[in-house]
Amino acid sequence: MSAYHPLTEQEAIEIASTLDGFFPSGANLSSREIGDGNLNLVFHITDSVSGKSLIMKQALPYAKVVGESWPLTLDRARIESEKLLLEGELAPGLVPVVYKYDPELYLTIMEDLSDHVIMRQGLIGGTRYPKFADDISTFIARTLFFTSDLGMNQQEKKLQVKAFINPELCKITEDLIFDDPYTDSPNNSFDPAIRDAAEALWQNEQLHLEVAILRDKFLTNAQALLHGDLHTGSVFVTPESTKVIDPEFAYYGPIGFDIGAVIANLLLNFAGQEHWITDAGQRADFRQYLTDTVRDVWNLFDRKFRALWQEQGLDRLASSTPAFKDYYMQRLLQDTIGFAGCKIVRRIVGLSHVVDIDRIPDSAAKEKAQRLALAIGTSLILSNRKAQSIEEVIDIALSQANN
Ligand SMILES: Nc1ncnc2c1ncn2[C@@H]1O[C@H](COP(=O)(O)OP(=O)(O)O)[C@@H](O)[C@H]1O
Ligand SMILES: CSC[C@H]1O[C@H](OP(=O)(O)O)[C@H](O)[C@@H]1O
Repeated sequence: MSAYHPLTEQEAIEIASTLDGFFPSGANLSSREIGDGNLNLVFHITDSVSGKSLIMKQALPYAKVVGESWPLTLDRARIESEKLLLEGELAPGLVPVVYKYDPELYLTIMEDLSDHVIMRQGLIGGTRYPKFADDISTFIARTLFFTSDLGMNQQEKKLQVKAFINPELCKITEDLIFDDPYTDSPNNSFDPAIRDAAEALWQNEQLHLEVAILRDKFLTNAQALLHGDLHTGSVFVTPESTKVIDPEFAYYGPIGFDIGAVIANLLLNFAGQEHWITDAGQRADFRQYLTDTVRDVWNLFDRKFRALWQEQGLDRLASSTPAFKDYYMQRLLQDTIGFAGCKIVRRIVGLSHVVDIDRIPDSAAKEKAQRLALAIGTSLILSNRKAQSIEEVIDIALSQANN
């Protein structure tokens, strides 16, 4: 019989106390379930004697945000723990340390990052993170390059594709990001005040063409092992440190999907600043910080990925053909822009939103922020296949904000 069951706070303490050598004898453990995400239980275990602490994340057999009517594979916990371990090897210091994975309880025991803050919350508070662009570009360049056909043995890659087949979590993305927002789906959720803008998405055939092309890439382009859900709620930060969490959506997909997620969530915060910073001058300054970060993330990624390719590329023809490298990087930029647009649109009209915008208490400011986000998102989608430079993303964000 399976040992799996959702843990209580008390059971989490009992399991934590058996973790070899972690808590000293005489520890006085307490446990609190702190999960604020859409899917899983997260227990924070602390020892009041030594001050040591850890995190236990357990998958539920359904999507917590909806309830038991939406069953969801527990295998996502295996994928998350294996991906965290791999990320720890490829991008040391940029993910939490995994202490243990329990395959029967679908439970990952990991480093407590409570001395960091979730980046989305920090940005809402107007905090700047000077190391973020450098760290996240290292994370994406290294995790994506070394799992792609450019940077790993191509036979081993095929086996890794198999180990990270993640159909149920991919289906969530395929539906919530690449389908529902573009039709009158019962999964959608949006403010009645922007119904006209939602309906415009349902009727825009040019937009549907671009989203269908991007969806096709998500479905078929096994370019590298993605994080799969790299939004600012999946990044813990301090001004000096960056740690990426929550890779349960990992699978082999198009590289631009991860980079686009980062950029989309910076721009969602850009739109939300309609409310969070009331002084117009300070808001413009913070928006410039956000667009500078978008530019830095792409440019640093581009430089680091090309350097890895130059120094450690394994595919002979691809590595020795400069025009192919330029073609490949241009395609990544265009994919990044298209996926960023899709990830913005889904957070305004789809099932799952972001607090940068949803928590705006003033309804007029919220509507303005939602319309701005939709205008930026749709422009990015419509322009993705023509884009030549990351500057076009910044021009779109600034010109829509000044409209
Ligand atoms: N390693 C960690 N250290 C501290 N807090 C964490 C850690 N991992 C998760 N959390 C907390 O739990 C919340 C939900 O975690 P997350 O992995 O995003 O869950 P979900 O997969 O359900 O979205 C995070 O927003 C954060 O507050
Ligand atoms: C029904 S899952 C919706 C949404 O939740 C995931 O985010 P998170 O795990 O960070 O809460 C993912 O973005 C899914 O699209």
